[in-house]
This record gives sequence, C-alpha cells and structure tokens, in this order.
Amino acid sequence: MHMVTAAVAGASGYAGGEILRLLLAHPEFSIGALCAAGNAGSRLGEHHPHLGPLSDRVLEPADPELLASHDVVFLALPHGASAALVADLPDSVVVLDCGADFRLTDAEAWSRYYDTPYAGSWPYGLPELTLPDSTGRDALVGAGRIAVPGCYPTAVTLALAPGLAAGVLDPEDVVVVAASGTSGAGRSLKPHLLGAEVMGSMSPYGVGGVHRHVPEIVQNLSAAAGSEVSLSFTPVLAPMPRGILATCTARIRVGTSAAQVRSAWTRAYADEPFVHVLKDDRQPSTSAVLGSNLVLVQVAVDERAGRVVVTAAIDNLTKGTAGGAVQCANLALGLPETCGLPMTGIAP
Ligand SMILES: NC(=O)C1=CN([C@@H]2O[C@H](COP(=O)(O)OP(=O)(O)OC[C@H]3O[C@@H](n4cnc5c(N)ncnc54)[C@H](OP(=O)(O)O)[C@@H]3O)[C@@H](O)[C@H]2O)C=CC1
Ligand SMILES: CC(=O)N[C@@H](CCC(=O)OP(=O)(O)O)C(=O)O
Repeated sequence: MHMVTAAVAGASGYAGGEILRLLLAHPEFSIGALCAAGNAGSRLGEHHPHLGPLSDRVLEPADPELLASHDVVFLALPHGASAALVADLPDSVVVLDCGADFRLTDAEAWSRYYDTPYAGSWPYGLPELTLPDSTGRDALVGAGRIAVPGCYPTAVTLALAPGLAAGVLDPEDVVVVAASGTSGAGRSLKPHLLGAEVMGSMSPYGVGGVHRHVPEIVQNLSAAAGSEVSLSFTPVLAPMPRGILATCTARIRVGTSAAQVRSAWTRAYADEPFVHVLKDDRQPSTSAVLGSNLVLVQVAVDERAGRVVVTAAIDNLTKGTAGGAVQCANLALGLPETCGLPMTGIAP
C-alpha cells in the first residue's frame, strides 16, 4: 500500500500539534499540508517547537481544494468551522473532525448547548464504546467521515458504559465530577486561564448541567444503557497542562453482587488494547497516561452507599483527541487499530 497522505487543519493549535506528533511516529502516514487561519504564513516551529522535523514547514490557509488532494484530512478547528470546509471535500477523502460539529444526533440538543447551526451527525469515533450487543468500532471500519469525541465524553463514557450496557447500574442516577488540565481549553487567550488564575488552584466551571459535553455524554451512556440516562456532570479545571481524571458514580441495581459489577468492566475491556482495568485497589492517575493513548480504569463498589465508583484517567490531547482521531483513521483505512499509537505513558 502507498503511504497515506494526511493534511491537518488547525495545525498551530494544541490538538493539531498532537495529531502531528502522532503522525510523525506513524509508519503508514506521510504528512501533507499543514493549515491554520490567522497564523497561516508562519512556520510550524513557532507554535510547536517540540515537532522538530516539521519546524520549517509553512502553515497554509485551510483551503478545501488543498485539503482535497490528500487521502485523509484531520480537522482540529473551533466548533462551527468544520461544516463549511467539509462541504467542498469529495467523499473519497477520509475526514476526522476533532471538533464537536458532527457528534450529536439530536439537533435540538445541539442548539441548546452550541451557538452555531446544526451540521448533522457522523459515525461517532469511540471504538471501545460498549453497546448492548456490539461496540462503537462497528460504525467506524471503512467510514469516510468520523466525529471524534470530546475529551470529557471519552473518559466518562469509557468509565461507565460497560456497567450500563450490562444492566448492573441504574441509568437514572449517574453523577460525574471530572478534572481536566488546561490544554483542554485550547490555545486561544482566555482571561480565566492566565497562569496566575490557574497555577496552584482548582476550580469547578460549567456547573449545574450547563457544560456542552452533557448532551454528548448522555447520548453515549443512553446508547449503552438502552434507555435515557440522567446525568449530573461537573467539570473541574486542574493546574496541569494535560490529563483528565473522571470520578463517576452510579447506583448499583438491587441484588447485584460486587463480583458481577466488576466483571461487567473486565469482560467489556478484556480485548481492548488501550483500556486497562486496574487490578487490586490501584487507582488511575493522569501522570501514568501522559502522552499515551491509554485509558486507565478502576471499578470500586461502595457497599454502604449502594453505588459503584469508577475512576478513569486519559491524556485529553492523546486518547481524548488526537490519539482517538488516529485510532479512528486506522479503522477507517483498514490498518491495524493500534498502528503508530503510543501504548505507554511517560513516568515519573
Ligand atoms: N484541546 C483539547 O484537549 C481538545 C480539543 N478538541 C477539539 O479540537 C478542536 C481544536 O482544539 P484546540 O487545538 O484545543 O484549539 P486551539 O485553539 O489550540 O487551535 C485551533 C486551531 O484552529 C485554527 N483555526 C481557527 N479558526 C479557523 C478557521 N476558521 N479555519 C481554519 N482554521 C482555524 C487555529 O489557527 P490559528 O492559529 O491560525 O488561529 C488553530 O490552529 C476544537 O474543536 C476542540 O474542541 C477536542 C477534544 C479535546
Ligand atoms: C479544560 C477545558 O476547558 N476543557 C474543554 C473541553 C475540551 C474538549 O473536549 O473539547 P470539545 O471542545 O472538542 O468538545 C471545555 O471544558 O470546554
């Protein structure tokens, strides 16, 4: 097979930079056009000095004709910018959208949480999503368009879907608190994300069910459960560049043993290369998944509260965005799913 040519739109941003880091190590991809908006004309090294071999590459405007000359296009753009670009891309180009534009199947939910017009929905790029009789992978093999999940939805969905799909959890009482590193907010200047505001401090935001990942998580968990899930979701900003740690609890169905609960997760993830259910009482940490496509999960039963407590750690830029996108591109192209993806974190 010839090398797969890939263009990256949004190359100067955090997600675009991480996609390029992964593509540089991928044996089947060659890196084509690197596109940006206001930073078009500058060199990639100004934005991503860590991507040495690509330092002198000049960023170009994200022109559909240029993108269309590649086998694969990764879009890492702000919400609302993808639809106009893909309208002019032929079906033969495989497109992975890291933005939210094509993630939601419910137009009404989109308009409640986003301020751009509803663009439609594409196959959802979470291969390990546990559904009652299948996985999310089925929709992705050979797909031409894929909506890459948000970072919180990746962690929370992988934490809870096995228990909901197995029917051991009550879908009507799901509570999640998840902490994220600041790169999750992207690179553009945000006053509440200046160093002095973030360093040495943690703070919740989007409190009270208003965060735009609520409908995406509900969509995923409801598909796993086979019925509408009721979710309370609170994100927390943590003083670190990367990483998400999600703490997810749900009521265990009466009559379910602790062993039955845990086996829902060990069965679902037994053959998943990136998702590891931790043994004993070890807990996931964001440092252990840094730079990797791994998801570390622990499942504990709080017998007194009658609840499961599932903790999950990912790197928001790797499995939470760019790694997920490359994993989906592998599936779309018929390559081994793990091809080119980091299976280990960096420690200490
Ligand atoms: N950061 C994360 O952890 C995650 C991000 N995502 C999603 O990935 C996408 C990118 O996020 P992130 O990298 O963090 O954002 P950044 O703000 O860091 O980067 C945005 C990129 O998009 C480019 N851009 C902006 N507007 C346009 C436009 N109209 N046409 C073409 N290019 C444009 C910017 O170019 P320029 O520099 O020239 O302005 C820049 O390269 C978002 O949709 C985000 O929600 C998803 C999951 C997690
Ligand atoms: C820390 C932080 O600000 N995180 C982002 C989530 C980023 C993400 O996953 O992305 P999408 O925008 O692609 O949905 C937020 O809460 O908005």
